[in-house]
Amino acid sequence: MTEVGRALDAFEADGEIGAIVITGSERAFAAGADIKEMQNRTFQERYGGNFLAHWNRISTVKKPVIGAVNGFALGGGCEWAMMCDVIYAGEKAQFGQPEILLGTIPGEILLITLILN
Ligand SMILES: C[C@H](O)CC(=O)SCCNC(=O)CCNC(=O)[C@H](O)C(C)(C)COP(=O)(O)OP(=O)(O)OC[C@H]1O[C@@H](n2cnc3c(N)ncnc32)[C@H](O)[C@@H]1OP(=O)(O)O
Repeated sequence: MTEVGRALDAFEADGEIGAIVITGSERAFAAGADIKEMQNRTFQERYGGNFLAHWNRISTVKKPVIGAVNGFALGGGCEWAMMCDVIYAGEKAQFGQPEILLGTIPGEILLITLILN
C-alpha cells in the first residue's frame, strides 16, 4: 500500500497525467489485506498502528481514477474498486467481502473513511 500511495502521489503531481487506471491481473484485481500479516494482531494494534495508513488514498486523489477489474476483488481489494471514480469490470470480475468469515469487520476501510469524513 505504501508503494501504491507513493505512485498515486507522483501521478497526482504530474501535470502530464489526466487520469489514472488501476488494474490487476486476469485472475485477481486484489485479494484484499494480507491475512497472514494481520492474523495475530488485535483490532487496537491494527487501528492504532499504520496498517491501514494508505488504504483510502485512492479516494482522495484529485484526478479521475478508473478501476479496471477482472478476477477477484475481495475485502480491501473490493473497497479499492469502490473507491475508484469509475469501475470498468470484466466478465470474470467477482466482488466480495469474505473477511466476515475471518471475524474481522467487512468494509473496515470505507467505514473508517466515512466516520473520519
Ligand atoms: C482491511 C480489509 O478491510 C479487510 C481485508 O481485506 S481481509 C482479506 C479479505 N480477502 C479474503 O478474505 C480473500 C481470501 N482469499 C480467498 O478467498 C482465496 O484465496 C481466493 C478466492 C482469492 C483465491 O482462491 P484460489 O484461487 O483457490 O487460490 P488460493 O490457493 O486460496 O490462494 C493462493 C495463495 O494466495 C494466498 N492468499 C489469497 N488471498 C490472500 C490474502 N488476502 N492475504 C494473504 N494471502 C492470500 C493464499 O493463502 C495462497 O497462498 P499459498 O499458495 O502460500 O497457500
